[in-house]
Amino acid sequence: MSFLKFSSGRVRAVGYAFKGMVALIRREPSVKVQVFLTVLVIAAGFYFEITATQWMFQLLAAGLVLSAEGLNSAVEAIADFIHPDYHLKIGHIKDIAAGAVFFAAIFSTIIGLIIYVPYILALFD
Ligand SMILES: Nc1ncnc2c1ncn2[C@@H]1O[C@H](COP(=O)(O)OP(=O)(O)OP(=O)(O)O)[C@@H](O)[C@H]1O
Repeated sequence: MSFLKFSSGRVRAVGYAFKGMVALIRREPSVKVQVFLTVLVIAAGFYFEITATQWMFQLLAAGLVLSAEGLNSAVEAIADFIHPDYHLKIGHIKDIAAGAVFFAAIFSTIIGLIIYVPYILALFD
């Protein structure tokens, strides 16, 4: 395969991925909520002037939750497509996919608390 063909294939793949990211933000309510929360903590980061290390942890946590939420939406879409009717297995599959998001959300919340509780307490000093 020529380098040009390989490169154009990769560029096209990035285009599809970007299309998927836009679709997630526009169509998935849970992703919309996470995007809103991400914007909120970014604003908080600027307001409290958090450190570079804190920015890295915050952005990593936000990216992890958004990514997990997106994959959860994909699992839900596959489940609904292959079996639109009620089925215990489908319920279990959706529950564990949502559980994966919950893991990311719990640890991201803890990171958020570690970063912001000291700044918030300092406001009352
Ligand atoms: N086809 C099904 N068969 C059995 N249980 C289902 C089925 N669809 C949904 N459920 C149950 O309902 C829960 C919610 O499913 P749903 O597809 O509505 O996801 P959701 O959490 O509302 O999605 P979102 O993350 O977009 O808010 C699942 O976790 C599962 O327990």
